[in-house]
Amino acid sequence: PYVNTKDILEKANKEYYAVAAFNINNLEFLQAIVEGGIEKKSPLIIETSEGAMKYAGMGDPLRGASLFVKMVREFADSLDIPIALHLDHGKNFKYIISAIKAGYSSVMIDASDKPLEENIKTTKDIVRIAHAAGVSVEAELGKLAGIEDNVASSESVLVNPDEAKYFVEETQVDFLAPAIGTSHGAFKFKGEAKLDFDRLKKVKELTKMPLVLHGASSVVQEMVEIAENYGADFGGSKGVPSDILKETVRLGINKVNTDTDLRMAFVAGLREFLHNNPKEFDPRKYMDTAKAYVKKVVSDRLELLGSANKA
Ligand SMILES: O=C(COP(=O)(O)O)NO
Ligand SMILES: [Ca+2]
Ligand code: NA
Ligand SMILES: [Zn+2]
Repeated sequence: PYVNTKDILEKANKEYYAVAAFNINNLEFLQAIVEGGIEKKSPLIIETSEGAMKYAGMGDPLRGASLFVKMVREFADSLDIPIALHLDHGKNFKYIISAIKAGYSSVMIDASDKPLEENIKTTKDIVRIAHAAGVSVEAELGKLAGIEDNVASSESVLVNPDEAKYFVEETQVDFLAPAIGTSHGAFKFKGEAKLDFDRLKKVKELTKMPLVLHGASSVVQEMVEIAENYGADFGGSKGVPSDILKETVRLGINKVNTDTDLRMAFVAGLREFLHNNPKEFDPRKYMDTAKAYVKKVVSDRLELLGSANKA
């Protein structure tokens, strides 16, 4: 069934597991993610960025939002696993309202680059509108390093746990993304991978609410090797190691945003297939390996996060 993200996350919060939120831009990634969810009997959160809405809608975000709602609902309404659709990194009022209007389960208002009081004000505005429409809301505190939402934010500003408690009380958001040292993309750490578990623990104690980890891809070595075998150059790529990811779930992370790992799996499969099948031009064939690798990464992640058999 098509459900509200909050329902999925409240259950995960109670039982201390996490649900992956997988980004999509097209049909093939959605198919692969859904196949993984069916195999693992796991709830799924499908999420799209504002860029994905524009891409799918060929420039028209409302058309893109409505297309994604129709695609996801088509799968969700016909399956036993709960599936939600979430707007990731909402920053542009028009896009956020388009997602709500189109029927998204939840929206993120990302005003984390603004001073606290401004982040609170903006978030409160969105919460008022979204809640009136039965849509749940995610917000972010602190800044991820690396490329965040197309804007290179060089320094990462880690969450202040006391601020987090004040923020959620003031805004009434449904789930919160505390920055604890991750960043988006495939180049997360220069040296050793390290997250601020202490801050995460404090945020959980103070808020007791479902928490979100952004920049949570692991950069799966197996996929890096296949892709590089067939011409990719992912030198220097490094993600969140599985044991560190598991620790964040033990400490209270309940939604784990995963985009990069699926992108790398897809391109690994595509490169491998095209290299080995020079005569093929049927898209149902040449994207087959790509989809199979995405499904594999999805299935492994659902298992790792503890959401398998929680549908
Ligand atoms: O935070 C993410 C995705 O992070 P990754 O690049 O680590 O997949 N989306 O909002
Ligand atoms: Ca942000
Ligand atoms: Na999000
Ligand atoms: Zn993110």
